[in-house]
Amino acid sequence: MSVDKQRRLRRLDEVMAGRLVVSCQPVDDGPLDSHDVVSRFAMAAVMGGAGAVRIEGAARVAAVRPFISVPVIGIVKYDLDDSPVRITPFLDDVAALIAAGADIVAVDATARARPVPVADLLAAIHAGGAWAMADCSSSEDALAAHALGFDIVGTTLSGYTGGEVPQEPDYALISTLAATLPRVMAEGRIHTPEQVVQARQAGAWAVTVGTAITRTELVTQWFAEAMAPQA
Ligand SMILES: CC(=O)N[C@H](C=O)[C@@H](O)[C@H](O)[C@H](O)COP(=O)(O)O
Repeated sequence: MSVDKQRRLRRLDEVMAGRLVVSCQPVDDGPLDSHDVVSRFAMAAVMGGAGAVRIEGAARVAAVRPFISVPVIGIVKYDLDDSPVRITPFLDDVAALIAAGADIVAVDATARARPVPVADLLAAIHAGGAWAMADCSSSEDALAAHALGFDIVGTTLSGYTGGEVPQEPDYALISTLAATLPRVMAEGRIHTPEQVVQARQAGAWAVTVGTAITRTELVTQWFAEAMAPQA
C-alpha cells in the first residue's frame, strides 16, 4: 500500500471509526426538503453526537458545509430511464460534490448496467482528494469494490435491488463483510439505538441512520399506524 494511501486511511479511521453518521435526506418534495432545513438537520445531528453526515446534491452539500466541520458524505441521486443505478452514476457529479465540500463521495457499486464504470468513478473521487464509499447490495459488490480500492463499503443497497424490501437491517451482510473488510458502513433500515448496537456487534465500523432521524413524515406514519383501534 502506498504511503499516501496509508495516510488517507489512517485519517479516515481517526475521524469516522465507531461514529454515527446521520443521513440528512428528507422526503423528496416534502415540507422539510430545503437547503435551510437540511443544514439545520445536519447541525442538530452534530450536536447530538453524529460524527459525519450524508447529504444528497452538490448544491445542498455547499449549503450545509459552512455550518458543520464533521465529514460530509456527498451523493447525487437520479431516476434514469436506462439504468437502475440511482446513487452518483456520473463523473460530473463526483467533481461537483468535491468542489462543494464533500469529504467522502458515495457511489452505487452494484454490478448493474450503468452509464460510467465504477472504477472510473472511484478514480475521479481519489483524483479529487476525497474518500470513496461504495454503496453495495451484496458481498460480491463489496468485495469487488474493496479490491478496486474503495475506502469504505456500505450495506446501503441491500434489499433495494429487486423484490420486496425487508423490514430489518441486513445484519448477516454486515457481519459477512466485517469478517474480511476493514471499513464496513452499516446502512439501511437502522431505525433504533438497539439496531445500532446489533450492527456494531455484527462488526460495523460506522453506522448510518437516515429515515428515523430526518424523514419526519415516515416516522410520524409509524406512530400514527400504531394508533389503529385496539382489539
Ligand atoms: C436505498 C437508498 O436509496 N438509500 C439512500 C441512500 O442514500 C437513502 O434513501 C437512505 O435514507 C439512506 O441510505 C439511509 O438509510 P435509512 O433511511 O434506511 O436509515
